[in-house]
Amino acid sequence: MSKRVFKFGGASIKDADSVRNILHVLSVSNFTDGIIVASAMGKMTNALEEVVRQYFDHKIFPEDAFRQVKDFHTDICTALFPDTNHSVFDKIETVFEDLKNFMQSNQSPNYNFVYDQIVSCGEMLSTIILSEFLQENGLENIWVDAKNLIKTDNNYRDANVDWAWTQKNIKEVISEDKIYLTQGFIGSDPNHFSVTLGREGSDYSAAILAYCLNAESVAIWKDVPGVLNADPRHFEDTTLLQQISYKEAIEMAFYGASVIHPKTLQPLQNKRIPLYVKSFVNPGLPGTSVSGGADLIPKTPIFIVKPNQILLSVSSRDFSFIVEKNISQLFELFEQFRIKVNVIQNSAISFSVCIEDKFGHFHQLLDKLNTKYKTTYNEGLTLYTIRHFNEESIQKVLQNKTIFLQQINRETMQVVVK
Ligand SMILES: Nc1ncnc2c1ncn2[C@@H]1O[C@H](COP(=O)(O)OP(=O)(O)O)[C@@H](O)[C@H]1O
Ligand SMILES: N[C@@H](CC(=O)OP(=O)(O)O)C(=O)O
Repeated sequence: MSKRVFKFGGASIKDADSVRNILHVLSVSNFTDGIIVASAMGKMTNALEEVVRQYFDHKIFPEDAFRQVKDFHTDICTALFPDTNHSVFDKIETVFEDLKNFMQSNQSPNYNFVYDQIVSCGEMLSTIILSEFLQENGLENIWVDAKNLIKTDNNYRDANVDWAWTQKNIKEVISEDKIYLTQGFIGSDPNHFSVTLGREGSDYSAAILAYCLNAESVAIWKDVPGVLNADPRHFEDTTLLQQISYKEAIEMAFYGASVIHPKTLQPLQNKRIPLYVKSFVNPGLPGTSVSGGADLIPKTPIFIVKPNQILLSVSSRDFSFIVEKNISQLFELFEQFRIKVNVIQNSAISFSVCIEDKFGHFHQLLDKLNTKYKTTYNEGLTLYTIRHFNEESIQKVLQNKTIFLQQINRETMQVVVK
């Protein structure tokens, strides 16, 4: 049994028309069996994050933020299902009731745990709606709760997959030549509480399913024609990359090309499963093919932009050198405070890192560092990475910018700027 995995992100199901368009994508692709993985609709993960924030800030049920999420989904259902007695309405109501009950009875002060219980509802709602809509339009499918497939530890908001357990579940549940539809981004811990795999982690879910099923291919459907040589939100005149290697895609995703979630590629590379990045607007076009050993076609500089960076420099208070022992202590602290390190540069007396503070722990880290070291830092910086750089591409990026740190190796140039 060789299956295809299709992943639809938030932009592809942001309103009733885009949900209707999924039928078109599936039909153009002759999708009659395989696995569909879907993210929350539109910006609903952000809206649910707001529910969590208000719930924690005010310690009461956040009526307005909750209503916004509820109205958004109800409006889409009303547009998609003219019959107001359709079972989809009861199904989504149950999710909202459970969510409300959870917030009213929850005693846990663990922000990350509570976040996962609330934010995971976005994917539950989107998949219920999509599954019912496809069913209603003649595309029979089996809705599967990803909590029964993807098992993880309890590192909430960035859970680590238990591959053996997950593989066993997936093989048991997805066993026939049918269409299965499940949630991206979510799974469950050993006690069956919801977990999330990190923001934008639905691509990764698709890769996990593909890996466990030895799938034929994965297609992730985007609002762009495929992987471009730069994010069109930041650059004009982008070029479609028709073909790239897993290695190139891993480097791009790691440096911050948000079109593919960084964890997606290694499971696929491991089993040589091709990844297609395609446009849900023009599903008949080939998009980008990511596979083993493939050359970069066309060969062109690739630009990657990562905003919200902090450049932190650490030096000793007693003029001693920053040596291996200090560096290892520093990395232990980065790990402890869940700080992501993107670029490293050291000199005899100072050690600089370009970091990202996704979980808001930077100032706690700083307090700890200041007990032993001298620190300086700049916030609000941007990290530009150019793969396969040339003089022209460097000039393009550096124009009118102040450079804080720069690093060049054979294939990649990185520069931290303001
Ligand atoms: N190199 C790139 N090529 C194409 N798109 C990119 C690239 N880098 C960043 N992006 C951005 O990724 C977006 C698509 O990814 P994303 O919004 O995460 O999709 P989804 O939420 O549907 O999974 C595009 O709209 C584009 O702005
Ligand atoms: N809904 C989650 C997971 C995800 O992957 O979404 P998207 O596919 O829309 O990036 C998020 O927004 O983080």
